This record gives sequence, C-alpha cells and structure tokens, in this order.
Amino acid sequence: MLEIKRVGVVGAGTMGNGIAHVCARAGLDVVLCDVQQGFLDRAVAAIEKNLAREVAKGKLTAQQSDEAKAKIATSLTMNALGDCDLVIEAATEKFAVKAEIFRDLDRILMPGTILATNTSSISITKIAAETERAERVIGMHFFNPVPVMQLVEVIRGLATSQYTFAAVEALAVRLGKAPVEVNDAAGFVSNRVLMPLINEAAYAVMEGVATAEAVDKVFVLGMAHPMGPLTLADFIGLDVCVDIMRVLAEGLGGPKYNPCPLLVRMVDAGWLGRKSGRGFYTYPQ
Ligand SMILES: NC(=O)c1ccc[n+]([C@@H]2O[C@H](COP(=O)([O-])OP(=O)(O)OC[C@H]3O[C@@H](n4cnc5c(N)ncnc54)[C@H](O)[C@@H]3O)[C@@H](O)[C@H]2O)c1
Repeated sequence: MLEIKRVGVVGAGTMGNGIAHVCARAGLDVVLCDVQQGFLDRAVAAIEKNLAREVAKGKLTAQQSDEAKAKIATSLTMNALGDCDLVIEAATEKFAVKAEIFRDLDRILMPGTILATNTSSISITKIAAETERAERVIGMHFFNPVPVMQLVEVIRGLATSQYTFAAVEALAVRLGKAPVEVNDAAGFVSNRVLMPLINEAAYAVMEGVATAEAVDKVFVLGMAHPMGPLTLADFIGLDVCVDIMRVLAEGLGGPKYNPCPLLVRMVDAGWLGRKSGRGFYTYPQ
C-alpha cells in the first residue's frame, strides 16, 4: 500500500484551507497552492484561527497545533508539488479551471502520483480524461467545515483503479474521517439527495405553503435535522444550490431537477445567502 507522507492541495479557499488543516493535523507534510499571495495568507490565517479554536476546546495541545502549523508550506506555483505522493484539488467549481489544473498536474507530477478532486458535482470520469493517468484520478469530497465534518465521499470514476481507491480510503481514515464509497453520477449521493430537498423547500415558500421559518422548524423539530433546509441553503450559498440543481438536471434529466424559480430570482437579485448578507434570512455583515 502506498505510504502517503506529502500532500499537495490546489486552491486555498474555504475547502482547501480545511483540507490542509486536517492533513497537517494528521502529521502529513502539506504544500498549499493558490494563484495569489493574498489568498494563501488568508488561508494560513484561517488555519491558525481554527487550530487555536481546537486548542481552546481541548481537542489539541498547543504543541500539536504548532507542529501542524509547521507542516504547511505555501506556493504560488504547482511546480512545488512535484514530490507529493498525492494531490487534492479544491479550486473553483468550474470544469475549465479544473481541466487546466489536471492537465498541468499530469505533466508536473511523477507518473504514479494520485490526483484527487474535491468537486461537489463535476464528473470525475470527465476530469480524469484530461490526464494520461485516469486510473489514478478519484473524487475525494470533503464537507464544510472540513476540520469538523466526518464524512468524505470517495468517488470512483469509470477508470479509477482499486489501488487508487484503497489508498484514498485509507488516507481518509488517517485524517479521522469516515469514507463512504460512491460511484460517479451527477451530485454523487450527498447533493443528489440534499439539493432536491432544498429546492422543494424553496417551492414550499414560493407557493405560500409556509414561511421559511416554518419550513425550517418542521425539519429541526420534526426530523431532528440540526438546521432547516433553507438555513442550510443560505449557508451553502443560493448560487451554489442553483448551479448544482443545473448539474443534476443536465446529468440526470427530467423536470424534477429544474431549479425552483424563487431560488433563481433570489440569485438574480444578489441574495446569495450568508455571504451576501441576505438569502432566506438576513445576516448583519
Ligand atoms: N464550500 C463548500 O461548502 C464545498 C463543499 C464541498 C466541496 N466543495 C468544492 O470544493 C471546491 C472549492 O470550493 P471552495 O468553497 O473552497 O471555493 P473557494 O472559492 O473558497 O476557493 C477556491 C480557491 O481556488 C483558487 N483557484 C482557482 N483557480 C486556481 C488555480 N488554477 N490554481 C490554484 N488555485 C486556484 C481560488 O483562487 C480560490 O482561492 C469546489 O470544487 C467546490 O465545489 C465546496
């Protein structure tokens, strides 16, 4: 079995900084890459803040936190990833962006190095086809916030080898996560089931069945969900929800995956949820 010691993370946004955090916390050397120094600085500041929070909660000692910080290097070029055993891509959710990154990594990395993508919806098989190593390409779908959420969907593309699957599954366990095996289909399991729930909740509001507060209360009090679907939609970003519904509609077909017109209108208005200060609820900025 491949021993993973050094991991590259491409994209230092919300997910990339969390992935770098959990890898470093598990004792791996990490090289975190992004396209601007400001993004890397922001990621390192977020990791330091989140490690400090874990120390305050007694989950980590101050020494373990310092050791984790020392494991993370940053780079503005993917050339620094040449000696990594595995690279996890967590860049912007656009096929063209990921395709270019995978073509470049295929050139830069040693032939056997495994390439994982944290995509929420794009086909692993299609991303893998951009490389000459489709058997070494796999989906490794973490959940936000990465240091807290246990699940990792491990997604096999059509060509993904058993060797690659086993190595990534073992890595997820080493990171303290619970891997779940999934095949490559639009939305995988998580978004295929969650997004239509959010979409239907938006329909209930649009059709005047209930207020957003009432819809959320039904799920919190009646189904013991930690938060209602519309609170969750605001947290994820309504633009992201609409984009994922479109991926489901394209990949799975049928009118049931069409995004709810209310969601589309809210996105047109710039009401994107928490990040814009307004979605189904308002958030002081
Ligand atoms: N946010 C979530 O809740 C969530 C959950 C699961 C999966 N994902 C997936 O994770 C990925 C990243 O999402 P995010 O929310 O962290 O996005 P984000 O916008 O916070 O971060 C993306 C980062 O990628 C960087 N980037 C773009 N092109 C790059 C390139 N060529 N080289 C290096 N870096 C590049 C951007 O500068 C940015 O810092 C997406 O595929 C998304 O679908 C997101």
